[in-house]
Amino acid sequence: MAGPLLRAEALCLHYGGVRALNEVDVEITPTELVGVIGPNGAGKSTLLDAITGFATPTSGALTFDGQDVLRRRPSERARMGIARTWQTLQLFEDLTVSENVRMAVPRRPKAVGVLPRRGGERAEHDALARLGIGGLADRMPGELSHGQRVLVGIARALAGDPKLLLMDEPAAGLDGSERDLLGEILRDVVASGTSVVLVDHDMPLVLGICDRLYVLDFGAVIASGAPRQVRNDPAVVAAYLGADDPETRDEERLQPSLPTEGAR
Ligand SMILES: Nc1ncnc2c1ncn2[C@@H]1O[C@H](COP(=O)(O)OP(=O)(O)OP(=O)(O)O)[C@@H](O)[C@H]1O
Repeated sequence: MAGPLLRAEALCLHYGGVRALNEVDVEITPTELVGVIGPNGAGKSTLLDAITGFATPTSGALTFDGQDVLRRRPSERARMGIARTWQTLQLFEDLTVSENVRMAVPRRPKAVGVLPRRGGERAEHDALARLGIGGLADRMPGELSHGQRVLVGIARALAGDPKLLLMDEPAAGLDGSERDLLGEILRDVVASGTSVVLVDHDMPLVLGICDRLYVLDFGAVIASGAPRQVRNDPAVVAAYLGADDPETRDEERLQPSLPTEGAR
């Protein structure tokens, strides 16, 4: 495919008087892992919402796979190949892990609300196997650890074989080894042909695995480029990362928003 997989141009989105997105330009090329970072309230989740169609930009342009998708419904965008994981893991608690994943396999509009009978099983099996959690297929979400639930959420998003996977804070609440596993999984996902946009406050993860970064502050892109370049950008240091000197570094800004137990 010539050109970017996704292109957002001058995207603006207002919530009342709040400019959640302000003239945002973003490009994602095929098979690229792109991080989006910035302080709390910078507009990161809103950018994902605008791309998936869960929030409607006030102005701007959005193309995916060469097509204008700005006014398309979220379900249409999902069928075109845009998938998303959520900040709060929304699994169906009364369905098994495999049923949760099967629910996410795109189906024709007529079948909405009905578990697909054909095609879904293979896709759900592949998605669970890909993440090394095939053994959890018959378990209920309530029996899983937080780290396992994160993996089920990713399997669900991958079940439809998306071209673009948008992830909202998948590392929140993971321990070090779970975070390392997540990083390996995301690199594998990209290597197998899916582009990933990763929103997260976990800087070791984001700086370690992303090909490129966008930094948002007050709804605007204040920097973009390779992780090393962005890490040393004075505007980014001032707005988000803090100085390297531990005496002056603001730890709260480095890890500002791990959710509390009750929020997961
Ligand atoms: N549904 C909404 N209604 C009104 N204001 C909203 C809504 N969603 C987000 N906002 C506001 O838009 C701005 C951007 O919020 P957003 O959640 O996109 O930030 P974020 O960078 O994802 O933050 P965090 O890192 O805390 O998740 C914030 O000022 C937020 O309060």
